[in-house]
Amino acid sequence: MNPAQFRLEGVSKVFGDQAALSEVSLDFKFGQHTAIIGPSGCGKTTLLRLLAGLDAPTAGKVLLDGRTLSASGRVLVPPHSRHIGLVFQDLALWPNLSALDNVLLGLPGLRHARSRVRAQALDALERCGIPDLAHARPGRLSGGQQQRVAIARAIAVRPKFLLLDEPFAGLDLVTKDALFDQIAALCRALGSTVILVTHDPAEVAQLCERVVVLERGQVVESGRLGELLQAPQSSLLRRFKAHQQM
Ligand SMILES: Nc1ncnc2c1ncn2[C@@H]1O[C@H](COP(=O)(O)OP(=O)(O)OP(=O)(O)O)[C@@H](O)[C@H]1O
Repeated sequence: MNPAQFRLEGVSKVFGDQAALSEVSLDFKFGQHTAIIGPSGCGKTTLLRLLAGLDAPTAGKVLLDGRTLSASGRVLVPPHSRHIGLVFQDLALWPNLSALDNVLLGLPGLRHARSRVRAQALDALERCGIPDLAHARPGRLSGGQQQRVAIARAIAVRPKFLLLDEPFAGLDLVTKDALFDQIAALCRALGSTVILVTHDPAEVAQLCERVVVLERGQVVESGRLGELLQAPQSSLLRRFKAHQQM
């Protein structure tokens, strides 16, 4: 067994009569940034929520390093015990707390000395390039700065896996590029591995070595983007390839 590896084994997730994921089996290896792409409603966010432990699979198992985290309807290991950091499109920052306090919320403070936890949070803000905004509330920050606070909160725990769900939707291209570069540098420095959800194959090449394409809750292809584009199976990659050739 490889060290630090997320695994989905025959995972299905059903909401009412809607199958969001159907018998998905996938590995996410430590050290290999992976993007999950696919059309709207294909199950990308559902997959990330199952990895995070925010939801349990209806059937199948989620494992980390061979340990069962969730199985058939039950979350056995909660999100804060999974060595993950999370940044979702809805950044979920608390508007009435400062940037620093938002980052502190992501740290398991009770297990450490207060000053050490604070230093860790300040270090995360510094690494994200916003140490001077520690005492600002989210409402006074730009979209890009809020994104940096959310990233600081996610990396403050020095996660093995950083789970990103369309974290830069709505930002201009320049800010988006800068944030992708910053995440790549942070992951190198902290030894974290990204699992990125996006609609956009163009974002994959910026950060990820591997791509998994979902359609209607199933994996239709996975591998390196450049290799998949040589003979794309999914309509998304076929359209992307045609667009690139225009
Ligand atoms: N909590 C829920 N209750 C009911 N149905 C849900 C729930 N979450 C997801 N679904 C359904 O599951 C399917 C997959 O949703 P999911 O959000 O995972 O797709 P997605 O690929 O992330 O979409 P998008 O790119 O638009 O964010 C959709 O049909 C969605 O309506």
